[in-house]
Amino acid sequence: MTQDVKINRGLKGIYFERSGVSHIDGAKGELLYRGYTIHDLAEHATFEEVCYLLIHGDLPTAAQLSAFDDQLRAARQLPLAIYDIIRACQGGHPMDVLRTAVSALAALEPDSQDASEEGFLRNGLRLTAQVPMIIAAHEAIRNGRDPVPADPDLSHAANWLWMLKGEKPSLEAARLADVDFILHAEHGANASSFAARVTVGTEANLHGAMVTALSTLAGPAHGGAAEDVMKMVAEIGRPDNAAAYVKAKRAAREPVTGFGHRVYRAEDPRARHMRDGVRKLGEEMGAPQWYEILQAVVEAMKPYARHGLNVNVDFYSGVIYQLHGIPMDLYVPIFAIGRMPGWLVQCLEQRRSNILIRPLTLYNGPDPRAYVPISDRKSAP
Ligand SMILES: CC(=O)SCCNC(=O)CCNC(=O)[C@H](O)C(C)(C)COP(=O)(O)OP(=O)(O)OC[C@H]1O[C@@H](n2cnc3c(N)ncnc32)[C@H](O)[C@@H]1OP(=O)(O)O
Ligand SMILES: O=C([O-])CC(=O)C(=O)O
Repeated sequence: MTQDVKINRGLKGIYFERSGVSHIDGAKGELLYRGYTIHDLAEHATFEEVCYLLIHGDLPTAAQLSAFDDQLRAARQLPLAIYDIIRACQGGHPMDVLRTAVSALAALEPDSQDASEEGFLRNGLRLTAQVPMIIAAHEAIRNGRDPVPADPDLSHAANWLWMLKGEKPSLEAARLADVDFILHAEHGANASSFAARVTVGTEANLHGAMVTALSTLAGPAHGGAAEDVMKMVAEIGRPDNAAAYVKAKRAAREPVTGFGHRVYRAEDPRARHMRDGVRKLGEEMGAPQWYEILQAVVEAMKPYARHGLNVNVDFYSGVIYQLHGIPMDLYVPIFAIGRMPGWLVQCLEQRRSNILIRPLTLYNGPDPRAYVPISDRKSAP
């Protein structure tokens, strides 16, 4: 029954749609959001500006940004039942708790079923404000503290750190979180955005698509890599152990986490900003060893760079979070905070020219055969 057709496993190199949001040049290692290079945005923009850019297509004027920011700050509210749900599953991985809370919000928000363009926008912005609240509330509750109420005077990034730690962040810490969110905000048809598009393709609501996206982001081959990099760095322990670690991984044909990418063959352009952050922060905090271990791993992986194996965005981010004293299991949820506008805009694009996403699998099972009554069946050899 098999036919001679080409199978594109993992949809490698397949264009399935057009998109006006981000452009990735994997060979050159370039990333543009709506035509702006990621480097300019990381150096000059704020996360709120980038959200506006991604969602509305152009950078905002001061008045547009102010109105958008007001909307985002006003949305920093959670139904009380969400805190009960977080309490009930406080021992779970923060990504599971986040996904469960977002799913519960679908049942608690009166307009979650509104799958119109306006409904997607309203629910998407609200969720962008709520996701950091859920993560911070869970972190407080599992440590026996009361959740810290959102501060409407703070930016998105500063308010996240405030809710997480219960103390006002320094300007530098808030800016580092802001840049982290900008770098993670959008990345074309990555696995979680693609999964969200599949959900929207069935005309499901936005909360459902976000639950799909969160589930997909959590895996170690995608957003979970930052957590694994930190575990790897801890296991390596000292820069001079890095070469032996890499050699053993390569010999076992296991991936060195934080390296490799489906699209980039050159270095992931986002990594540069994280690398600078780790180096500076490590020096400032008198903990340069983490950066040194990471660079020793990069050195040991150099022979493979010519095969297109370079660091990705997650290689450096874990150590930044570690230096900020953030628990490892919050690294993926932090990625999700940054990715919210990317998921939203991918869902909006999908919705605007919607089509059911339904590829084919080529059957390679048994040939047609007769049904055997249970009394006549023999166990398989
Ligand atoms: C935000 C993000 O999602 S970025 C990605 C985060 N994930 C990670 O860092 C996890 C580690 N990386 C990986 O597992 C992979 O590179 C992925 C899943 C990201 C991409 O995988 P794919 O596009 O399917 O590449 P694929 O697995 O086919 O790799 C191609 C070759 O490079 C090798 N390779 C890929 N990644 C790595 C790695 N991290 N370490 C060592 N070798 C690797 C593969 O073994 C394969 O070699 P082969 O052709 O000799 O068999
Ligand atoms: O694009 C991808 O495949 C993964 C990635 O880097 C991201 O989602 O940021």
